[in-house]
Amino acid sequence: ATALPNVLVIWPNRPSQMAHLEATYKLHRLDLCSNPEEMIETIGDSITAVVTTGIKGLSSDLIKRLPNLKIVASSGVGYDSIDVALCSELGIRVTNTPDILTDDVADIAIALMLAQRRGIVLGDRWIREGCWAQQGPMPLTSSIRGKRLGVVGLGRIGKAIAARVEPMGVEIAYFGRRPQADTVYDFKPELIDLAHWADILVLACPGGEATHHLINAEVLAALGTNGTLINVARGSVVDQQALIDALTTNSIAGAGLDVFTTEPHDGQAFAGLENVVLYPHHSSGTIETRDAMAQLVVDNLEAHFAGRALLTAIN
Ligand SMILES: O=C(O)C(=O)[C@@H](O)[C@H](O)[C@H](O)CO
Repeated sequence: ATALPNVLVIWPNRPSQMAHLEATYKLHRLDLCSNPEEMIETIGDSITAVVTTGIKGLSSDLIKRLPNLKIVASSGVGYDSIDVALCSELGIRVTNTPDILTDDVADIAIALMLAQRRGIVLGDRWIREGCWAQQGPMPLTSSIRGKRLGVVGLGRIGKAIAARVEPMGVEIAYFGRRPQADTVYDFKPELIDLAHWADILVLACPGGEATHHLINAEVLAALGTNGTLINVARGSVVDQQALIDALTTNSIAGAGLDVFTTEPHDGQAFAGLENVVLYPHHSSGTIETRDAMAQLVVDNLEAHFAGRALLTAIN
């Protein structure tokens, strides 16, 4: 019998897909082993495929220690944590899981926007802590209707967010690398102009060098004291200390965050702030979507080993 391909698992897939992978390949679980160094030393040469996620990624160092690697199948749409340039150089294919998580991520962007601007978390606490009985109604919040939403990165997720707020009577404009032909929304070539114009600035752009600290103190100042920042992109897109300063000094009204600079610890940095709603990088975290993402990882691996075209290749 031909030997099963050796697959390195950096982070496991969903249970039923893992069962399929275990039955189909020789899995090496880096996530379960006590001495990763030793494991890579021992089996690195035999590895032809890697299973990982958009969060765990695959470092350049590790890629260099897998000389026979041919494919990296990642669960996630973002791939800023994978050195795709090095993979392309070495002829290693990389796949991600676009589209299937778009709706869930867009839903969380809307949920964070509503939670922050309509005081959902405060309202919940207002009742639990007896404030309603003791102090009466909670403070008034601000309507979404008639506000302006600035989208940074009008890709699949950015468009899904815009489509959700349009029926809420919100005006939409966007910033990105270039204006897009297939949209009616106004393109703002300068991010600072979009921040000035917007009441709500939502980040839906990729992570990585090109967008590192795109949102800095200047952009936050332009967003202003009535402005809200929503981040469902990557923590790296925001200068986090500048954001903490802006929230602490109320130079912006608030924020809704699903992603942080260093996860999972950085969320704590916001714990003492009332004007921010926090979510633990879980916008695609539904059973339906994670199962679909896991299945696409399985399908891409299967296509690779069968010599068929990959379903969702990045390179
Ligand atoms: O898709 C992305 O880019 C994400 O950030 C998330 O969906 C993670 O990949 C997912 O959380 C990994 O399990």
